Amino acid sequence: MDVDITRSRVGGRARAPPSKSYTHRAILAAGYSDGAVVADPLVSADTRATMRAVEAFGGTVDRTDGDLDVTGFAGRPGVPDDVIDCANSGTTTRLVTACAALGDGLTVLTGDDSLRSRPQGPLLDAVEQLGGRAESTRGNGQAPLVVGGPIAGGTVSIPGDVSSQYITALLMAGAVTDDGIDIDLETELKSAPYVDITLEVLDAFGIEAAETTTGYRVPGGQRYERVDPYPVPGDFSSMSYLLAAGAVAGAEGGVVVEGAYPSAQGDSAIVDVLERMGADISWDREAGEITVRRSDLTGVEVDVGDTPDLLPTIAVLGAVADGDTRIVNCEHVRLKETDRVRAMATELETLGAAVTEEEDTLTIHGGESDLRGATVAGHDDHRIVMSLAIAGLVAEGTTAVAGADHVDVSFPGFFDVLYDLGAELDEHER
Ligand SMILES: O=C(O)C1=C[C@@H](OP(=O)(O)O)[C@@H](O)[C@H](O)C1
Ligand SMILES: C=C(OP(=O)(O)O)C(=O)O
Repeated sequence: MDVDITRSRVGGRARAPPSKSYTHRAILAAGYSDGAVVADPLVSADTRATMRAVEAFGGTVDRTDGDLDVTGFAGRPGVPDDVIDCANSGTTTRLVTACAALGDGLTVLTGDDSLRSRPQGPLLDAVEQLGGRAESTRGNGQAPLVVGGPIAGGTVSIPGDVSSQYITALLMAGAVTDDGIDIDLETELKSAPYVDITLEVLDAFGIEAAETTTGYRVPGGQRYERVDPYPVPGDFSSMSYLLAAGAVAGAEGGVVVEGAYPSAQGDSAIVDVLERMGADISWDREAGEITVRRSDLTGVEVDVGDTPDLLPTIAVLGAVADGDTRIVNCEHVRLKETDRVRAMATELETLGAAVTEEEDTLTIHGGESDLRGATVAGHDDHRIVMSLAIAGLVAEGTTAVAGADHVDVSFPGFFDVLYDLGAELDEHER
């Protein structure tokens, strides 16, 4: 499926989908428990992969009245009957790898082309340090993976600058080991707020875990409690596209995004980024509403060390803003569904923006008048597709984005929401 977006204004109210990160963790935490109800979950391609994994380990996941009723495997994952297909989801792959290391047998994990190109080596190494078996079938640190245990816990040393999901995975699994897991970080931790989300979810399920002077520690011998219901907050990464749409193409009255309650999500930093760029934006935290109106934006410097998923959105904002937008500390953003630094540089150039790409910095030399509609590649990556769609709202003429169906990974219905806000768009088969 492709989508054609014609320059248009957007306005009105929209609700962002529930958080992907919280949903993954809540489903798996429910799996680690006897059972739990995940209320208002994100049901998307990625979270369905985590549901499949919980079922593969012996749990069940039923959708009732929009909630997920999960029966868990009570800390003892069974040996799956079949390979676990993690599809496009890095979070599923990492979180399930550590869970598989608790099993008394082997689990095989694989996924799509993109997933099978992403780095798993440091997590496999961590599982081996704990006495488990963890192999990449091709010996290149990428899926397909073969993982088994049972591990009893211990101390691991792991880099923090590849993926915070390794830390999340070890904390979630470590709670039900005999000895717990001490994680020593070999480098500074990137994407750190995602570990804060993990600690928040673990706490809600009655699991103790904490930051230490050298990393993180989770004591062993714990039991995940039954939580009913566990409510999932709105997703700020998904909101970033709606907020950006309001800032660059808002009609009179602007765009109001609902479901924006404060949580541990680092990506709520998008509000601050827009403010610094000069957007007319206000966040009513009590009401959970963010209102943004179209304004002239100015380039700023943004460090995305904590917020990698905001890079595509900020890159588009930078292309519309006057002056340079420097996105720094972004090397780890190259390790996502695609190399998002390269992908955004390439596609924004196709739309007429001037861009300088360095290993850990992306500079966009902005100016709205530069953007002209063109056919751009979505790189089979939901965030590239959604951010380019926002660029299409301001580019002269029509912008064709390939691979529009990939939004199902994190924001099913994204184009319906954009259309309802007034965007002129047409989804069609290639
Ligand atoms: O734990 C999570 O829910 C996530 C962590 C981040 O990945 P890294 O920790 O690999 O940077 C983020 O990019 C991803 O979309 C979701
Ligand atoms: C990188 C992402 O997710 P994951 O790592 O779970 O594939 C994302 O949603 O942008």
